[in-house]
Amino acid sequence: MFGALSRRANPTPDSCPVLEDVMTAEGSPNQPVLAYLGPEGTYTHQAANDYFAESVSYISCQTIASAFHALGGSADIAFLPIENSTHGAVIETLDLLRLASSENQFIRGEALASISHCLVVRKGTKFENIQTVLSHEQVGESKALGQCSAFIKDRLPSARTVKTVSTAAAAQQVLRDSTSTSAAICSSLCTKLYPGLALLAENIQDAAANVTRFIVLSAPHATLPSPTASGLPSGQPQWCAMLRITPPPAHSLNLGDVFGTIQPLAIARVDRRPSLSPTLFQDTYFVKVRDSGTSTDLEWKVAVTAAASRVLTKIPHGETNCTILGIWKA
Ligand SMILES: O=C(O)C(=O)C[C@]1(C(=O)O)C=C[C@@H](O)C=C1
Repeated sequence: MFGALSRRANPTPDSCPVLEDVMTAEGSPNQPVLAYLGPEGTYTHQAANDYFAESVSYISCQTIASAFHALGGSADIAFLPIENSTHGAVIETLDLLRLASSENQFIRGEALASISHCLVVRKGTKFENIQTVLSHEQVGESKALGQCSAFIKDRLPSARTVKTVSTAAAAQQVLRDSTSTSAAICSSLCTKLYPGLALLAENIQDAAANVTRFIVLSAPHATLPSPTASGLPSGQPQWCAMLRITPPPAHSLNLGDVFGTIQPLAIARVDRRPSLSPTLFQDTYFVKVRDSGTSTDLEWKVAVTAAASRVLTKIPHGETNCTILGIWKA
């Protein structure tokens, strides 16, 4: 993994719609191009590398949104974090999924990766010098229940916390801090990728078991390389699907009726975000369903399509929207 992660090859593709956001590209020509939240050394980068290894080329994007929007332009695949076992949903990804067109941005797979956070400083910086802690908001934002909030509270109670777009972006910022008073919360890999950084503490996350789930998006019929390692529990893979449902506002219907129409498909998870409609308090639900039996590929597609059309026919018309946002095996 480290070999692939530290290598840089082909340049940024000219066709990239978010050219200014794309920082590096690595891999060989003619491979599918995968966009991820960069810079190099983010957990997303490592998880994507574990999943596809050297079978894709990698482009680093400055934000989760630019990785998502690269799909259908400079990238064939986007690899995005969607939920963390201690901090919950990755809101930015859910908000982008509200816009996903099932033509270009379809969920094709998922992966789990263990997250082990470290406190990283410029070489020579001591614990007592740290005045600012930088990281991704999932990790260290003191207002939110960040993944390391207990560590920050106990060990660096007077440090200011600053949100960065990613953990590796925090590492880069610390490297540039000539005052040597800042620290980043990121992976240990960043100290290998960015010489000049040193580890001050390891495994500083609140919960010993800290796992993030990632989704793999592409056009629905694009041929994707088989995953090398997904981090998912071994055993019989199950069919999954994601339905994006925007019913009328919850005060005018029983949500149980909406979810009831999906049965007999098993509901594995529901996330909710405000819909983008002008109707007040109309929400969009992301409903992950899974097969409780052993359907074939075709049987599962038929079952998911039937569930989506039941939502549309049984829930009051006009204001209801239901889209299949992905079908995959996990
Ligand atoms: O900042 C990174 O390193 C990321 O890959 C992003 C991200 C996230 O958005 O959840 C991914 C995994 C960890 O949970 C922390 C941060």
